[in-house]
Amino acid sequence: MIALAADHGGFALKEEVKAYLEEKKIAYKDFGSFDGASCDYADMAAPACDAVVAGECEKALLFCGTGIGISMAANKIKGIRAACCSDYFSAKYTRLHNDANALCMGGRVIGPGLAIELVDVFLTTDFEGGRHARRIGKIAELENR
Ligand SMILES: O=C(CO)[C@H](O)[C@H](O)[C@H](O)COP(=O)(O)O
Repeated sequence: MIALAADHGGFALKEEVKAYLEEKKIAYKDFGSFDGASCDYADMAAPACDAVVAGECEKALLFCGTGIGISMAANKIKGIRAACCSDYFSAKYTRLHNDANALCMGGRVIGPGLAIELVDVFLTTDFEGGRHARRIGKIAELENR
């Protein structure tokens, strides 16, 4: 199950990605926004990320205007490693090296074609582990300071 969330700036891109997930028969849970009206990205990021931390959802796909605000909000949630990406290499390597569990994208930055490429590689790339496990362990330690 993939968690989806967006504010008004990311709403249209979320809908495009949702249609792609449906086409690919990938299960998702949409935490809003549901109408694209002006709202605050932290309100949508929190329940979507909570679902990931709780194990209800495997990963989250998060959207705002730039992808930045919602990534900042997501990274405040213990257990979330959110990456704001607008290129294929970063979306791939944030899975390989950072074991990112949330991909954030900007609806005012990238189009649906690129977003779907990023989603595809993000959802299908496994964490490499090894030295990277030690490093993300140190990120987790920072959460308890
Ligand atoms: O990009 C964002 C946060 O990083 C938001 O989605 C908003 O688009 C941005 O903050 C602009 O907000 P506005 O109310 O649409 O002017």
